[in-house]
Amino acid sequence: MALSFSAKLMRGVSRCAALVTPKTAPTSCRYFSSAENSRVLVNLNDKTGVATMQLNRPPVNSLNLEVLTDMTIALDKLQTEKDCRGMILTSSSPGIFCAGLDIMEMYNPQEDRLREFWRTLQELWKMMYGSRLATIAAINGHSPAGGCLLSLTCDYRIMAQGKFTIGLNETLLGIVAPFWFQDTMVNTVGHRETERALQLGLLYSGENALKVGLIDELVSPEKVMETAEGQMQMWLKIPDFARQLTKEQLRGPTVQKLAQHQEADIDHFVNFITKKAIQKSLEMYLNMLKQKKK
Ligand SMILES: CCCCCCCCCCC/C=C/C(=O)SCCNC(=O)CCNC(=O)[C@H](O)C(C)(C)COP(=O)(O)OP(=O)(O)OC[C@H]1O[C@@H](n2cnc3c(N)ncnc32)[C@H](O)[C@@H]1OP(=O)(O)O
Repeated sequence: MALSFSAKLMRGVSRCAALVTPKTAPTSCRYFSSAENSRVLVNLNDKTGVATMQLNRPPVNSLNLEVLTDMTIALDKLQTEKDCRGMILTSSSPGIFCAGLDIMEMYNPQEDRLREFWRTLQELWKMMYGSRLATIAAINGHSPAGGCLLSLTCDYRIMAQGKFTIGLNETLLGIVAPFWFQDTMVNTVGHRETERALQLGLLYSGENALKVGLIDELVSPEKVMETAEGQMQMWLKIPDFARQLTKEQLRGPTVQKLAQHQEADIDHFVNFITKKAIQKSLEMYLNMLKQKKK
């Protein structure tokens, strides 16, 4: 019998439930996952109640089924820690926050895995967007497509200055950002800017992202984490209950919309991605990424 998503989550939680506390760790800092080969590195500072989640899938932190699953499990675990109040999402590879979804999950896919991949992304998005935690994205590098989406699920975005770009560029790959990607963008930058950005597949520079409100702050790369930590202190001055209810009122309807159409959205995704023309577009885009190096 197929396991429900929450059953799979519980199985995953029990598999990685042991908290690892390396001898060298400060006593206030608990590591949920610190092994260098973990795809997601998570630690919780018991003094501040702030967790840090680092994407750790070099070279570009592209999101495959395993990374999405690990993130979901880690977030679920943090949210059940009653003393955890905030989370900073960042990357262990300065220069790349996240290259978005792993295109290899969508190219020549096996249908069962493709369905599971999309469902896991949906679940992660719902958890992140509706999280009881105050969440801040410390965007320390490029953040296209799914990377931009991840940062948009946070309550506040701080990006590193430099040549990095951010945006929902799906149309450049010949694919379409689904309604819940679009909703998240509309809720952040407004309808008109979303129309322009998504149709053109705009990748914004940090300066332009700041102008349209896609990010909240642009700071030098070495200041990204300390700015995130400083900002988090402000968010945590607000009583949790009041902040969480306010967030729920503002974001709940958007989360509910996906929850109500989740199965249909998976069917749409699978039908769309497995079309010959879409597979051709993905192949061309992958070749373009490889050619770029030569
Ligand atoms: C009716 C409507 C129905 C709607 C149905 C739904 C439709 C589908 C919706 C799907 C939504 C998709 C969301 C996505 O996130 S798609 C992914 C988009 N991502 C990108 O476009 C980013 C691509 N990558 C880059 O631009 C650069 O890699 C980057 C700027 C991030 C870093 O550049 P850098 O020069 O540092 O690194 P390289 O380009 O050399 O990359 C290193 C290797 O990594 C591979 N790579 C990069 N990105 C990806 C990726 N996203 N997935 C898989 N692999 C990736 C790259 O090819 C290099 O590989 P090799 O070393 O083997 O050459």
